[in-house]
Amino acid sequence: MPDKSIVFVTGNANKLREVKAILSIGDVPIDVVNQEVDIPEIQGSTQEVARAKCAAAAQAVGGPCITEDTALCFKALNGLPGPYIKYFMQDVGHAGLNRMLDGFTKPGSLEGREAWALCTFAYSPGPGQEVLIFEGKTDGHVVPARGPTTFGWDATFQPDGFTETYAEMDPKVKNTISHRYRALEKLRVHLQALRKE
Ligand SMILES: O=P(O)(O)OP(=O)(O)OP(=O)(O)OC[C@H]1O[C@@H](n2cnc3c(O)ncnc32)[C@H](O)[C@@H]1O
Ligand SMILES: [Mg+2]
Repeated sequence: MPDKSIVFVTGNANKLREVKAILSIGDVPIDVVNQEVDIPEIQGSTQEVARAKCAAAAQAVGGPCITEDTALCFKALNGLPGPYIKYFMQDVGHAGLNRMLDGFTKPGSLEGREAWALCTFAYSPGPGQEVLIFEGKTDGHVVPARGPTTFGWDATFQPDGFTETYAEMDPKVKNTISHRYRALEKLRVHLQALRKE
């Protein structure tokens, strides 16, 4: 790779902010250049959705790029809504997500509300080339919303080991334990190895 920047194809400004912050830290910082391209998202497993999106993004930008897909998976629902969380958030919101789990739990209890946030980064070296996948997962619980409601379902996800939701915690803390951070650490290793080639 000729320089230290990578094209990130996303229309989500919150994702972009976090990815830039996470990749700017470390021994070899990586610059992120955004291209906002509307890429259709297929149905399927998180990996299938991620691969198809990145392959289409590489065609659209005509070169190497990364894309990212975030799923929120409920244990009681065997992993759903998963990659479809965006549409559930849009249509039922924080309160609706909580209500979906009320039948699995006792009032005030976290048991039955287990969930995991799954981040899937996909890297394409260019149009028509094999897409590589890098996953990161953070376990937690779905709780009644607390904190700012600026980013997706942040206010309704409390990661294990914390009493705060993602939305309540300092963004710097979220960026050291998040699903996105964990996936990016794997992607970072790959991008750095490419640069040594
Ligand atoms: O252009 P792309 O990258 O696809 O951006 P998007 O907003 O469509 O994102 P996804 O398809 O991956 O859908 C993921 C949904 O989860 C939300 N989301 C993603 N990361 C999150 C995080 O760290 N905390 C809370 N919500 C998040 C996001 O706002 C979407 O509603
Ligand atoms: Mg999307």
